[in-house]
Amino acid sequence: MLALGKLLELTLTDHEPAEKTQVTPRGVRLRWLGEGALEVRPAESEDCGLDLLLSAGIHGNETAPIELLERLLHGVANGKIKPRARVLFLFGNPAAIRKGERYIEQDINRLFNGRHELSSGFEALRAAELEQFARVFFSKPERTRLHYDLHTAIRGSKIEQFALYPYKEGRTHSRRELARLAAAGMEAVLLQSKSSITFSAFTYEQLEAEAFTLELGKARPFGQNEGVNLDKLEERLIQIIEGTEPETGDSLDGLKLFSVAREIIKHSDHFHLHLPADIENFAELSKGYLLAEDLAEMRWVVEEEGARIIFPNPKVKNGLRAGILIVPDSGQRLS
Ligand SMILES: O=C(O)CCC(=O)N[C@@H](CCC(=O)O)C(=O)O
Ligand SMILES: [Zn+2]
Repeated sequence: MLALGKLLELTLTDHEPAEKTQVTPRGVRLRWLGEGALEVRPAESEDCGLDLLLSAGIHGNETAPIELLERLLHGVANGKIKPRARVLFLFGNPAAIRKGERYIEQDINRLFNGRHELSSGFEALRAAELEQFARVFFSKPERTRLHYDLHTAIRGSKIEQFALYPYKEGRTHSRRELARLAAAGMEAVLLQSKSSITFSAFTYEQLEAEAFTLELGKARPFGQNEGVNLDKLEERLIQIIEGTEPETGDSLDGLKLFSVAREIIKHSDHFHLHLPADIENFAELSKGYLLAEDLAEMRWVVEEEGARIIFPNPKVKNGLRAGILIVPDSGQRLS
């Protein structure tokens, strides 16, 4: 296997490779771009015109997606996977991955779309660097752009694997991309309805990529991910990389759609979330339920029919999202 296939090992040991570019016997070029960043380029005659960005480890303790990218990279580096797409592999927060923590000083996934400019510290610098890797990678004209940012969640979930689809004014969510996600094992998609500061929101809003955050199960340390089944996603990603993906058609095949009713923002240290500590993502909340309270008698009471909660987290920093209240979506606005 080519040494650059060991991107995770290089990243975990904070090593710069001696050779920055290596080529497989089939003419696939691997190029180390910087810490946790590796570009794979097929021979020109093989190129199918797709640019695929795969990121993981934006949160350092979410290891199942990191292990998945490592398997894909090994496959490319030892010739078992035969790429026809350009692929950029990114490990988002190397320092946090090395420590096995979500972040060190601040959550990188709240620092995109310019937010890093208002902040300081190495996570802000890394967010700027990740934006730049993505910007350069997606700068080639007339190519198809796709980004999957892979995560696992803090808590268990009634719906194990799901996607979050960013929003941009004037752009519609693609039914075809949703069908592809269903084929990759996603059981639900949350259609966002406002601009955001996550990595997938950046590539979707600014770089014209189709982009998704994928939630793939519960976060566990390296080597303890047997409970996270990524077989369907892995098979689909290999097909996308090799340009052998079967046509999915338009059928959403039982995929559940949701939209955001409200984001719960923590404004102060007085914020209190009235949910059990072990509540699962997608837990249903009945109308009239007092969900949260904050300073100045601010109250979040559930008013929506069919409401559910995802990512409840009262420990986030003030000013950040402490949960999302979602409702079923009919999918009428898909293109
Ligand atoms: O389990 C949780 O509370 C968070 C899991 C996670 O990291 N989710 C992402 C979602 C990103 C998005 O909204 O697209 C995050 O919170 O950054
Ligand atoms: Zn995450």
